[in-house]
Amino acid sequence: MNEIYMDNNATTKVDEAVFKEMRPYFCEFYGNPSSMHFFGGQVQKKVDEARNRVASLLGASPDEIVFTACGTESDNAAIRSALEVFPERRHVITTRVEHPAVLTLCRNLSKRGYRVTELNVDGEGRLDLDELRRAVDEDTAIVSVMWANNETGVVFPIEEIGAIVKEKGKGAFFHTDAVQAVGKIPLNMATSTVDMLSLSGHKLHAPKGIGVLYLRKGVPFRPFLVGGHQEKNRRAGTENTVGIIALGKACELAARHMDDENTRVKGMRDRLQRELLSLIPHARINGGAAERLPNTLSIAFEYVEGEAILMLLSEKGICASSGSACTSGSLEPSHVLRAMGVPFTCAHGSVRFSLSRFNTDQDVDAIIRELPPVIQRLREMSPFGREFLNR
Ligand SMILES: Cc1ncc(COP(=O)(O)O)c(C=O)c1O
Repeated sequence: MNEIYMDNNATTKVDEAVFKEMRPYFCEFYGNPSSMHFFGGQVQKKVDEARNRVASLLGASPDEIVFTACGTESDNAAIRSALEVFPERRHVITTRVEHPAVLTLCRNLSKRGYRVTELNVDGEGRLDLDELRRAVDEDTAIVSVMWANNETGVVFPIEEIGAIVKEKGKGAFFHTDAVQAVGKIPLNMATSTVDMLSLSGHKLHAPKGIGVLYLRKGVPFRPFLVGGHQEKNRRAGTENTVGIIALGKACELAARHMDDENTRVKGMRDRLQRELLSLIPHARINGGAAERLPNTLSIAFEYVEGEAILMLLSEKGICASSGSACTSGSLEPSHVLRAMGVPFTCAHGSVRFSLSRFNTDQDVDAIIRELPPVIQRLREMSPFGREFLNR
């Protein structure tokens, strides 16, 4: 079965050009970049090139790039560092819709006596900047707000948020989890208010297991992993050279293709959205009125179960994901949709399609063809759905 992969916010295909770039560094050029000999030196050169490529995509300087193992590590490193730099400050600000990489850490911190403010969002997933303005105080060590949401694609006004942190925060750090934003929308650290930023290779066609923490020059930092002197003492551990080289290439490709590819991807996403809304009654877009990533469509179908939709789509070779997480046998709607106040009957029937440059118009056609009968069938099977259809 030929798969139609529309789950790119979960992970992406490694681009063939990326794989080609990393491949020789497994068996041929496998030296350790820290070695004195030529064999390590040639890998070091390639790692330097990758660092330049990542920096260039972000509008950063190569010295500001710290390679990590994943987005989760970068998020943890940023927040933990801020708390060590400011041991007297006990307040952390984040949002209710963060990825667990940030939210779980913040909730653990609140159990350890930190004051954690989780900012609310409105029904479209947008932040209330006045709430942020009221929350930031001299006790705030760090504000961590994602650039774009993984479930809905809603993009937050990062520079406006950063300006508030800088104005009211008395030196508080500003971190953004940009795992879903990098490669999809242009970012420029040269003119940004961001102090620290996380990204993850596997969301932009590099392999899993490589991430970056962007660390603005001059921002004090306490490393999460200590040991050797790698990454200028900011992240110990022998470098994942193949991952770094791959990420460098992925960033170069993203920089080169961002404009044209994202216009094409957005065109496909918008057509999918338009057609599904016109073909399926009682469907709504989660975050539809907010600014969104060009590739993400989170759509709710009333009176159906998201997991059931996904299973039936999967039988037809279509890979998407739901907004629900299964907890202890009960299907809880996702924390993001709950924070947005999406009604229970919609939150349960939410499906996320996330596209990439590898999707085609035929993929979109297939979903437009297959999904409406799936929803119809599930509504007919469900007692709530039947009642609703008979209304
Ligand atoms: C917004 C966001 N932050 C962090 C992560 C975690 O990244 P990683 O899988 O590289 O740890 C993800 C991955 O889904 C994400 O979407």
